[in-house]
Amino acid sequence: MSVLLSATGLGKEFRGPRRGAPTRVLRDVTLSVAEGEFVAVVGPSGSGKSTLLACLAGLEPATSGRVELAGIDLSTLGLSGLARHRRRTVSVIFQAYNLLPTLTVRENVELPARLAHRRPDERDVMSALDELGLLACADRLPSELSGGQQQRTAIARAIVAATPVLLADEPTGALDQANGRVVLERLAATAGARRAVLLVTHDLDAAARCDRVLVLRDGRLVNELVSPTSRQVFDAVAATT
Ligand SMILES: Nc1ncnc2c1ncn2[C@@H]1O[C@H](COP(=O)(O)OP(=O)(O)OP(=O)(O)O)[C@@H](O)[C@H]1O
Repeated sequence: MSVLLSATGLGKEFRGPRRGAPTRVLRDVTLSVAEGEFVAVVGPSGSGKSTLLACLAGLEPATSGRVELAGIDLSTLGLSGLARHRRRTVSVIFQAYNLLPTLTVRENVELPARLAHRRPDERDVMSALDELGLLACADRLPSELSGGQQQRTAIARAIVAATPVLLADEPTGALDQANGRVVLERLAATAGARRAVLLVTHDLDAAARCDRVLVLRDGRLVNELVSPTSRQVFDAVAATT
């Protein structure tokens, strides 16, 4: 199966506003996600999960090493080339949802297709809204939604965008158990449709639904579990603290 997303020796440092040592957040991270795979990244708070996701999405440049998205080394692209490549290849479900406040739920979900100059597929849009329990709020603005509804709108948008790679930061964070289950099933189905799905999560049951779980500690990948149980994920995370 073809690899859709990879990092090789990825390092990331942030420079503070003043002089002094930079903060090293990621160290020598090497991973790959093939089409059809559903992969989780877990680890303690501050271990670098969101930063890893931002580097994999091309939103943060790597300080060292390489990220390849759909076969292209992101460091070889200029700003506009990177924006174009990202639009075609990756959708991100952000922790903060990043919905456009002046667009309705339906318009937010249709936005990636419109930005790519495609007509949104109405059947896909409606079926995603239906499955995620959003039909009744399709014409509402994000400010008129609960946190969980906003999160599900962001998930519907990423699913409908149908890019080869989908990255999700805590996609079940604001959801109750039933909605969380629906979202995980939808993400698993998305991977099943030969896309690559990588999620960052503190939800160990969600991680246990994935094909593989990568464990991050202090910016390094320290463990990899294949089809683990929730207990195995719990033990692997506990071993990092
Ligand atoms: N833009 C930035 N500038 C400086 N430091 C940053 C920046 N972004 C993240 N960091 C630092 O990098 C470290 C890792 O942060 P990150 O958000 O990636 O961790 P995380 O594992 O996702 O945490 P959580 O589970 O709490 O969301 C933290 O110490 C954080 O303060």
